[in-house]
Amino acid sequence: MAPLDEERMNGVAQDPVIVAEKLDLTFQTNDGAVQALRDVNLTINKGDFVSFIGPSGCGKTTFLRVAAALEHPTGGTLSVNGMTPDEARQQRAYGYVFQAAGLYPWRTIAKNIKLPLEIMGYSKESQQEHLERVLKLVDLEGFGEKFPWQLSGGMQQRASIARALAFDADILLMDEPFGALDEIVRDHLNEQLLALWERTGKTIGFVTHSIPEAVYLSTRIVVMSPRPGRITDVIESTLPRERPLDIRDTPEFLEIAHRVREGLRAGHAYDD
Ligand SMILES: Nc1ncnc2c1ncn2[C@@H]1O[C@H](COP(=O)(O)OP(=O)(O)OP(=O)(O)O)[C@@H](O)[C@H]1O
Repeated sequence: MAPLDEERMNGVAQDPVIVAEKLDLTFQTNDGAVQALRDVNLTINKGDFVSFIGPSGCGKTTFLRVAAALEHPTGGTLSVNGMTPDEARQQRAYGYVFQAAGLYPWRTIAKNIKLPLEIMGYSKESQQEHLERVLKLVDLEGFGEKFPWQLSGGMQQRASIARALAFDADILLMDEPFGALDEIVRDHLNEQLLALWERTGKTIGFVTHSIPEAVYLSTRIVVMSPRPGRITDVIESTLPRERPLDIRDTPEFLEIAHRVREGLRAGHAYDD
């Protein structure tokens, strides 16, 4: 193995992808100012799978939206691949998966996935190539000609992930993509997402309300607390990259889950 690869495997050489420094975002509302993010400092490195967990209103979605240039900070900075979020957006540095699949019901799955490529002016052949590749990645080969309503909720969410992957972005930002799905489907998608992350080496930012989901998926778990929205703990996972679902019964997994729960409590996240 080349020394550089070895360093990477050992986590020594790290390539920052998303860097937030003293990030603030205050919304002005009719009821006064809302501090959605206060003094957020975080570095997400290449190939990291970082989950954001915390109760409603702690700024998880706002953080992803700032990274995707859908909101702009009122203080501090956030960079994506060394660029401003607006520049990164223009260069299609990331794909974004929303809470609801958000597929157009009048377009087939294939046409939904091709839409961003059409807009970006990809040739017809190139669109088809990308389509076939991403359908395979999310295990939806053969479903391209179906309409969204012909697919289960889990399959629709996979199609929406395929759309976000279509233009080969190295970064995937996912806002509670599996929140509305039942637990069995969710388990299955968690496994598939992890396999996809392994295969593609993408950098993933993932919002969730679920402690087991965060622990199962992540290399790092960012615990947040509301009013003002801030980071209260960042937990490095000690789990191996290879994670069968039953890893959730191991003492190591339960120990990390316990630490996340403690972090949420310490931030007065849940009143229990
Ligand atoms: N466009 C906006 N205008 C005003 N306030 C906003 C806006 N977007 C978010 N907020 C407020 O900012 C705070 C953080 O919201 P955000 O959606 O980031 O939280 P969250 O942790 O993702 O919550 P949830 O788990 O419910 O999705 C909340 O108090 C929310 O009401």
